[in-house]
Amino acid sequence: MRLKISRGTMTEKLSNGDHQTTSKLPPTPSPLRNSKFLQSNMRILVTGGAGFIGSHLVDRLMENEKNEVIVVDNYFTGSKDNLRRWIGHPRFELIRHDVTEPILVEVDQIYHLACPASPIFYKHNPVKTIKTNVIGTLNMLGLAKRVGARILLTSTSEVYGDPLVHPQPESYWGNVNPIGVRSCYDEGKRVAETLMFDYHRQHGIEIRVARIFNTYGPRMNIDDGRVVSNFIAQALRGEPLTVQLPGTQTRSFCYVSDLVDGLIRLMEGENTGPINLGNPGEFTVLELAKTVKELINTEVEIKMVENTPDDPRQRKPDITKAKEVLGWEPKVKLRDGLPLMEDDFRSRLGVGKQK
Ligand SMILES: NC(=O)c1ccc[n+]([C@@H]2O[C@H](COP(=O)([O-])OP(=O)(O)OC[C@H]3O[C@@H](n4cnc5c(N)ncnc54)[C@H](O)[C@@H]3O)[C@@H](O)[C@H]2O)c1
Ligand SMILES: O=C(O)[C@H]1O[C@H](OP(=O)(O)OP(=O)(O)OC[C@H]2O[C@@H](n3ccc(=O)[nH]c3=O)[C@H](O)[C@@H]2O)[C@H](O)[C@@H](O)[C@@H]1O
Repeated sequence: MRLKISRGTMTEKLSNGDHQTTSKLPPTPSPLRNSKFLQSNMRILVTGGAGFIGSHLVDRLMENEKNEVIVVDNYFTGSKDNLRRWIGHPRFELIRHDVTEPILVEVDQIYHLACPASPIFYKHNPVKTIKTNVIGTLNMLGLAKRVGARILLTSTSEVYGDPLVHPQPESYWGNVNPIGVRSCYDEGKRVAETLMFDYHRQHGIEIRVARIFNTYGPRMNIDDGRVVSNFIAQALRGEPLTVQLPGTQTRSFCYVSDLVDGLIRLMEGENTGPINLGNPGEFTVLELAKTVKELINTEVEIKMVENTPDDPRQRKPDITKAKEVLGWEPKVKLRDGLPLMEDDFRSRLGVGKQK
């Protein structure tokens, strides 16, 4: 009868009741081999990891001591500053690289975030935005195929365009202008989603697709141009809050820690997606301006200004699927998240709180 197997030996009970130890199993691997091949360490690539969402994701991944994290970023809208606390850490690597060029790194998972996200940045060089979405995603899928990694794409609620269905479930195909000034981003992300599913069907790649709705929080670029960062920076500088006409357009704002939790659950779960990740609390842009004014600076005026073409008139995620499949729903309400972002903006702008 076999009693115990340990460290390459096997102990058997003989018929006379004695125990006999034999060494039939292979010897114990050297400590080096043990750490290289037998531990359940996960090597994770985060493209766009120096950006707003990416750097918060890196923080969460690095908290798990079994993870090694590699960030690839070209610093177009991101900054090394966002990753300051990890630079020099033995489980962390930072590589300046543009995802429109191929790269080979041995990894188990890829979070593919690299892409400018604010309209002012993605419209700045639209051809580059398309290349980043299409060639960048092709390169990351090629890498996933070669090294057998699971890959997650951060797609966007912008794939629903100016939606005619409200709130938006994942089954809605969207209402996107293919030749407008936002198309480099919207259509770019739609092609990126198509590539993900074609690689999955054709090559069996393990994919995950998140459709993220307007996310805000600390570390957003102060001059990022997106509405929450603009209003908070304007309120702290004592400048008018610029509400783009008509002001009745709606958005649903998700705090970044909730979003990162959803991304990790999606990556670790079994469902390919697409899955909406966002906070269903819906506000008009004018309501957002009034809330920022009330919470941060009651003295500032609200100024109506011109809008840009194709601005979606309403947006709110249907998160039924995320609740069912990931057991996920956001916890931070807008009124609780804005003050957390205010503290970060105050310290970066050097504006103290008035007593
Ligand atoms: N924040 C949101 O509300 C939101 C909503 C929907 C989807 N997303 C998606 O989430 C991802 C991250 O968005 P974010 O808000 O953190 O934006 P961000 O601009 O702060 O981060 C994007 C990062 O990608 C890097 N990058 C851009 N082009 C690159 C390239 N060619 N090669 C390598 N790196 C490149 C930038 O330097 C930056 O660090 C994007 O894919 C975006 O489309 C964000
Ligand atoms: O969540 C998403 O899927 C997408 O949201 C954003 O797109 P958008 O909603 O247009 O983001 P903002 O630029 O923050 O604009 C939101 C609304 O606020 C308005 N706005 C913006 C800035 C401003 O100063 N004032 C203002 O009223 C805009 O007209 C728009 O109606 C970005 O495109 C992406 O970050 C992201 O993929």
